[in-house]
Amino acid sequence: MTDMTSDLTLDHRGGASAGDFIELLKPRVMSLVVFTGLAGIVLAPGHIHPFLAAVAVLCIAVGAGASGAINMWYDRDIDAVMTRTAKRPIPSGRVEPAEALGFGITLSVLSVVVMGLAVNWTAAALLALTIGFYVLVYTMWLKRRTPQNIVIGGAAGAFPPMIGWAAVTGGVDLPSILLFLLIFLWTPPHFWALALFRNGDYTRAGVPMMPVVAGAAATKRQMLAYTLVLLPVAAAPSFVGIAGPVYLAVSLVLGLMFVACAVRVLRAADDGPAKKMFGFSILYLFLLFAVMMAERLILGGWA
Ligand code: HEM
Ligand SMILES: CC(C)=CCC/C(C)=C/CC/C(C)=C/COP(=O)(O)OP(=O)(O)O
Repeated sequence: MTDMTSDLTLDHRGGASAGDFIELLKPRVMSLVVFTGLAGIVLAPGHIHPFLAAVAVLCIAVGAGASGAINMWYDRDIDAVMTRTAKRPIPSGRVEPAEALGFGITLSVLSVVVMGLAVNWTAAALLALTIGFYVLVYTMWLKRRTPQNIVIGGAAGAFPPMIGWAAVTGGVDLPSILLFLLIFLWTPPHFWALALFRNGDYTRAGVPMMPVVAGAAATKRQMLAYTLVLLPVAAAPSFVGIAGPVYLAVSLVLGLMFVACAVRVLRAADDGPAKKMFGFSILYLFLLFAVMMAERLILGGWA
């Protein structure tokens, strides 16, 4: 009996840790998602109590992480065969699938309800829509069916600034739609850069990502097209009252660098430029939102 108890204790120690549950929340990806949500709060006109702003950011973080956990529950079969994801908590057996699903659903509901009760129900509805879009539309419906999966499903990742904006204003306005559009157009070059050098993973898992279905050359041409369309859209915040001249200059310089990345990827025969472009895509989006917020906070409103 004593032996059994100690065995159970050992089993438990070898099982799920708090770190495994944190890993289910995809913290690295979601940190930038939350940052864009914070930007929505900072850029929106009007006032929100700093405590409520913090609650709104926390709800976006918890909701984003929760949807990541449900995604890991649903994708556990393909995650197990992809090198990049095989060591995740579910495929490696550290977390039971049902535990991850329960964890994800509980935190999703909690984040939406707290957002609604403490902040407002427009922000809560947008948060629920975002979670639903990532889990139902992207993960369950499109990801395994069409190479346009991340174009359409990518809308999920573009909603957070609108959620932040709605937390302050209670509504949806043109500037917040523009921030949505910026991330929406950024997502294909961001993700396809990774998909190009992880093509083996997606092919093995049978996921119809663009490079798997259309080939590398066609994917690279589309990436270039998206970076070119992104250039004026990323500059537009300076013309709708949420950013100023510093942001305009920065967005044009970074945008041209993003286009240059895409051109290098188009011409390359190896994976090097695609890896660089993936890294730059993250820096690009972080800097755009950081400069937008900094200019707003330091120099004041534009509207
Ligand atoms: C449907 C849209 C998107 C797809 C399919 C996608 C896909 C991916 C994938 C597969 C990775 C590698 C993750 C890993 O190795 O664990 C990644 C990394 C990353 N993504 Fe995205 N992404 C999307 C949207 C976004 C959005 C909207 C943001 C932020 C606003 C974002 C920020 C990041 C960051 C920061 C990383 C790097 C994480 C790290 O350093 O490990 N992604 N993305
Ligand atoms: C507020 C809120 C709910 C935000 C959600 C934001 C969101 C939808 C982010 C999507 C980014 C993401 C982790 C994509 C990964 O694709 P994948 O799942 O195919 O990648 P994987 O292969 O790494 O699992």
